[in-house]
Amino acid sequence: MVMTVASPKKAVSITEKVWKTVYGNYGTAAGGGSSSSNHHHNRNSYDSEDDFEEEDETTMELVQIGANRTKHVLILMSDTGGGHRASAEAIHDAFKIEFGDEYQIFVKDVWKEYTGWPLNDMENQYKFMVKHVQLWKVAFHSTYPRWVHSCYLAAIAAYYAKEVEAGLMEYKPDIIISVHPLMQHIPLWVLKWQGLQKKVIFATVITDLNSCHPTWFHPRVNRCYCPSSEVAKRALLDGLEESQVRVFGLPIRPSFARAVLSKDDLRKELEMDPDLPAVLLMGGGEGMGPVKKTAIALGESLFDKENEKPIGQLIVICGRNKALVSTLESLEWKIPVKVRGFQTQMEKWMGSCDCIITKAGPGTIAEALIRGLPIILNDYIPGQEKGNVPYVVENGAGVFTRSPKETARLVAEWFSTKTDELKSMSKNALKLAQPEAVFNIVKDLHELTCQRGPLANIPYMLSSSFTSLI
Ligand SMILES: CCCCC/C=C\C/C=C\CCCCCCCC(=O)OC[C@H](CO[C@@H]1O[C@H](CO)[C@H](O)[C@H](O)[C@H]1O)OC(=O)CCCCCCC/C=C\C/C=C\CCCCC
Ligand SMILES: O=c1ccn([C@@H]2O[C@H](COP(=O)(O)OP(=O)(O)O)[C@@H](O)[C@H]2O)c(=O)[nH]1
Repeated sequence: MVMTVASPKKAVSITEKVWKTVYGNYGTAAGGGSSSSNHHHNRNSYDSEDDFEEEDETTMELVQIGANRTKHVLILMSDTGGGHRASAEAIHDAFKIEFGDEYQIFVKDVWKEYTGWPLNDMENQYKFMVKHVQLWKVAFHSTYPRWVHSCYLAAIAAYYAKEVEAGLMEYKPDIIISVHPLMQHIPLWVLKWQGLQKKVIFATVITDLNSCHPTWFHPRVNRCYCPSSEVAKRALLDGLEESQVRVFGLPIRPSFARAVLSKDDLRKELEMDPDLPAVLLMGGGEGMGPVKKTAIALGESLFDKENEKPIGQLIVICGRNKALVSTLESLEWKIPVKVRGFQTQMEKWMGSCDCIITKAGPGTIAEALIRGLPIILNDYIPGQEKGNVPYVVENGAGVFTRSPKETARLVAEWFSTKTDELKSMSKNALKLAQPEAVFNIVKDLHELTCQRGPLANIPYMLSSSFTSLI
């Protein structure tokens, strides 16, 4: 069906009337809440955002209802750790690969861009809390009961509702995807206030493999994508229906899943030793955990004192931890060592190594499994990362030890006397890998979009008003 919407003047005045019934007198769709306009200049600050084309509300446009117009996908994330952004980028890339220009995708930290303190500084507060690990433990566990976290989030909503509303509405999303535990409640309230629940698909993509916080589970989502059956069980226990839950795996950037990488070529490209086995040492996006002590211990254990030659090489990726980069660069090494800050092509570093040492970050674990890397977990953040340890260890894909010396001893054995153990762990890792997860997620969302009734194709400004009147 193709429908033409009225002449400009008439359309604007009708829209304004309907608009007032939704917003009262405080603003328009594009302008949003009173303070939103202050934030508009920020909206291009994210690298992964597509070009945003402002719609000119005053020019007459032919709106084709039911025709294949570009759909907008808004992905909500926050840089608390590196995993949420990595998953958001994975979904972005998979949409592009599968559906090209059918979808326009925006990756946004709505808190940072549209709210004020303390929400716009979550990254630093989170960093502070996980450094003082007891503080994080208390915050994580004390906010477990639904009434506790709902009260906190309702308080935030009362304070910043209009700003968040403006932030969400600016992108006129057809689909909202949250990849963060604190981005269900408020966006869903906003959709409810706007009467947009029937038009906009809301999906949660959980990025924790096991012991996740209950803020991930919201009964009003259209889909809740769980990375493992353990998480799906928790979702069902927490009140979600089976029809809402799908288990595809944790979304990993397609460059991991689709690229065909030869280890020899990668080593050449990365200027690594072509023959020595390599261990990759990292600590998530922030370079957390006992990275320095472990690097020093490996420097010793991977050096054969009798023959005075190295038995392995070490790659240390420090993420955003610049202090760690300079400390490690200032040390002298007896084995080949490469120290790097934040890397954008992790698939290459993982593809060139033979095993990995990391804290129990779900993103790094899922990526390492795809590359078939045996994993030594040397730390975990209490709460959400605790359950990742048994996930890896009980499936035979790695081991857990907090001791840097023990870690270094294990790697030296894997590279000398216990190469079979390394091989069998690598096989187990590959069995757990789910490289297709991100594609299954976007395909399922696409199907869901296609199943939506005609309401989904009504122009955004009108449909929010119509549905709120239904
Ligand atoms: C009686 C004592 C009360 C103590 C609590 C006091 C105040 C609340 C303060 C903080 C709330 C803590 C939130 C707890 C829920 C967190 C849910 C969760 O799983 O969060 C994890 C994410 C980080 O993502 C994870 O990163 C990992 C790696 O680093 C890994 O990748 C994993 O996969 C990821 O899931 O944590 C956050 O994003 C939390 C940020 C918290 C920042 C504090 C901001 C303080 C601002 C406002 C405080 C008010 C309310 C907060 C909302 C609380 C609702 C539960
Ligand atoms: O230099 C780096 C360091 C890390 N990462 C990515 O950051 C994510 C880290 O997520 P994880 O869940 O492991 O831990 P977090 O950083 O959230 O604590 C993974 O996708 C890593 O590949 C990256 O792209 N470049």
